[in-house]
Amino acid sequence: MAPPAVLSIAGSDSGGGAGIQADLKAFAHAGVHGMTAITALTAQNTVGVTGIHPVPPEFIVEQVRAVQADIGVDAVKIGMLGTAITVRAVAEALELVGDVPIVIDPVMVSESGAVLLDDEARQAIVEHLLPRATVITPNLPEARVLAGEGPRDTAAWARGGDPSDDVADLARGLHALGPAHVVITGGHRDELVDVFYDGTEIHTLTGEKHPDGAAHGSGCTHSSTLAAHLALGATPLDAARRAREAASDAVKHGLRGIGAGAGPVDVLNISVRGLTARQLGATDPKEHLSARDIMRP
Ligand SMILES: Nc1ncnc2c1ncn2[C@@H]1O[C@H](COP(=O)(O)OP(=O)(O)OP(=O)(O)O)[C@@H](O)[C@H]1O
Ligand SMILES: Cc1ncc(COP(=O)(O)O)c(N)n1
Repeated sequence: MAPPAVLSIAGSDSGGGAGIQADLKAFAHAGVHGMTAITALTAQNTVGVTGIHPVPPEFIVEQVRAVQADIGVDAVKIGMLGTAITVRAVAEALELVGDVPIVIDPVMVSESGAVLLDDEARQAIVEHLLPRATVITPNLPEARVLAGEGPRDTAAWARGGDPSDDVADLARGLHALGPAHVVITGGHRDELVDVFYDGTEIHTLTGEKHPDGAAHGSGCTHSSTLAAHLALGATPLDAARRAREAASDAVKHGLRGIGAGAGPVDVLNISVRGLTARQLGATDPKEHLSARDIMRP
């Protein structure tokens, strides 16, 4: 039987850390077939974004039409959008995919600090996309902006300036904008808690906080894994739990040696598979070990 097919509508990161490149890895890790409709090309590495080239709106729709016509779409993840024109094109493209789960990661700023969404686009997301979302996955600063609270001092949040009931209120406020479920991700806080709200109950999804020196792509990995598990039939809460676990593991194995900035997350654990036997302390240094060998007790 064929696995579910999941579509990422997002930007390309030439450095391979975030965007569609991270999404395809997360889809493969979750066991679904990944497809892409690229919204923008970014010239990007771990230290910055040097250029953004938006894809013409009609070509965004054409990419979605092509995959829908032949392969079909079981769930959609939406990432970097950039401009209001792109947001409107994506809203039009969603008409083609029918009634499937839609996960929106409202990407605003890259890990390296580049702005990836303009002000008009922010408003367009609230108007055209949030009401159609099955789950939205903003981080805390993005959640504040979508709720119209304006940016606050992220350093203050990281110091623990946000009591969890404050985040719960924020989740309720975002739910009122139309998405069926809200996950506010916790990567930007000292206490690592993702807050999930389904319109009735708040759930806090906790886990160990790993050093985040290589967390570029954690949000993309999270939202893509969430979309994949919805396509596989999980409930939104279970999919959010699995997404947190996969993103957390990907941060834990983050590729610190790649680039001078925040390294890419590693959801496929290639960092472990790429190590030689000697690096792993095996007796026969010629032997390369697979991840399965390493994990065998
Ligand atoms: N240091 C960490 N340790 C463990 N899990 C983490 C860490 N940082 C982020 N995560 C997890 O990764 C997922 C994405 O969270 P985060 O808040 O980093 O998203 P984001 O800010 O949108 O990511 P990005 O900066 O890639 O856009 C969440 O499930 C979060 O709990
Ligand atoms: C194309 C694209 N999409 C999303 C992100 C956000 O990811 P991060 O915040 O980890 O840089 C990015 N940097 N580039």
